[in-house]
Amino acid sequence: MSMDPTPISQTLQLASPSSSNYFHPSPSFHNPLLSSSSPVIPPPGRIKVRCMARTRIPTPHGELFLHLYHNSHDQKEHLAIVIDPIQLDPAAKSFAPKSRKEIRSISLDEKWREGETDMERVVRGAYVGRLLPGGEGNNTQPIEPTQVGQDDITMGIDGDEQIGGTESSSFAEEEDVKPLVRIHSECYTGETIGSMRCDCGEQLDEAMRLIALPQELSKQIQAHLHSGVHAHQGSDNRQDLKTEAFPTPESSRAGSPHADRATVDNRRDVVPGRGVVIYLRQEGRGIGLLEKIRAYNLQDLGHDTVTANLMLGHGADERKYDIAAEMLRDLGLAEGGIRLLTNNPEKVEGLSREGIRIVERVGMTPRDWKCTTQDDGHVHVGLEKNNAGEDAEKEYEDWRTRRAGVGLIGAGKVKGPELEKYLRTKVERMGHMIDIPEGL
Ligand SMILES: Nc1nc2c(ncn2[C@@H]2O[C@H](COP(=O)(O)OP(=O)(O)OP(=O)(O)O)[C@@H](O)[C@H]2O)c(=O)[nH]1
Repeated sequence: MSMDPTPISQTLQLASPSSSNYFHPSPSFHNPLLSSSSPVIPPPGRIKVRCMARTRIPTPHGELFLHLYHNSHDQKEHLAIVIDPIQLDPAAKSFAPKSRKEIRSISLDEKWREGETDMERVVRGAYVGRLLPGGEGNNTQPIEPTQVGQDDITMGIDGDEQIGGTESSSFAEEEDVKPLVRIHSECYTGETIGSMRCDCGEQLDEAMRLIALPQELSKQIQAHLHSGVHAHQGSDNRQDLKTEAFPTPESSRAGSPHADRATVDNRRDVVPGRGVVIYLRQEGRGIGLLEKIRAYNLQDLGHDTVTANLMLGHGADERKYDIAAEMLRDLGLAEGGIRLLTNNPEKVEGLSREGIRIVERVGMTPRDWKCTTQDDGHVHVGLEKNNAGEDAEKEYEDWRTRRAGVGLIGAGKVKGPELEKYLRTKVERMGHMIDIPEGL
């Protein structure tokens, strides 16, 4: 691939969609990505989405791919945060079942126009492998567009990269944990300035952490894998490596007491975590930031979050999940089954209605409800550390509260009376499926 910047920059500028929304071009703007026969305004009916670009982002929870989408319904730039370590880490790939497919955008990878160059494809993120800071010598190749849309996408240039899985039996497809998906709604106040009126920043951080966590295969799958019946299907690599454990993003982060956990544990049948946060730009449960700010002032006059919305002439929740469903479909996650990370029954119903197969709902417990300090001064931590000794609990608590977080200033947990009221209202008035701890 040529790296001479002069001709490349000319081509890239020509091909750049940056001054327009793909589905909503301004009248004076000629989008060179669209051939004259391409429909600019799609026909009414199902919402269309297109991933315009993706890039690798290193985070405290590991590396991920950020995808930016345009859609035919609104002009917002909705995002998909894809955590899929097999795309970036050979060790992760060796621990994952061979049947596992990479989470890739069909619309990003397909051919956009006649004569598009490898450089154009790489710059928008339609490549396999990883780009390394520093330019030349990257072990990255643009993906062959002609292969896209098929079940197994095989990359052509050097002939040995596979995007799709190779196993096709029903067991092979089921021998993996399903991707964990969170549909997250934008919350400027909670995510950017650390508001303790809600737990949105914490939830974004926690969702990314949970998705990146390695997962243990179900007992049923383990039984199959160890019975020998399916020894040829995906498990052989892991069985060769069973005395090691797949390192977690947390374990490789400096300062974590889990730093040596990967070598201490002797876990088997643990596979890399994977999944997606669909980040929807529907701020304030769909009413926008301006209206949410006005609603907060009503809340300061004593009204709860639902009543405040109603007083302003809005619904309690105006969000929709049709665009999210199309983004999941574009990422190949509509039919294979996902685990959905939410307490909100409307998200489960909304996505199911749009044809997304949800095999499990995974609840989200606020950190303040999960990590509570009792009168005796001991930290009682749920889920991850319930078998640990006191010292480990204390160490975990110290680490948890001081670590860098994503999407939440100060990291750790949010707490306070306003948050308690907010969470209680969601449970009592909006039907969110989570138990309020006793004593609150
Ligand atoms: N209108 C309004 N929106 C709020 C308020 N607090 C947070 N939000 C918005 O609510 C959205 C998050 O929705 P939640 O109801 O907290 O949670 P959820 O995403 O439906 O449910 P989970 O999936 O269980 O987390 C974000 O868009 C926030 O900006 C508020 O007091 N009023």
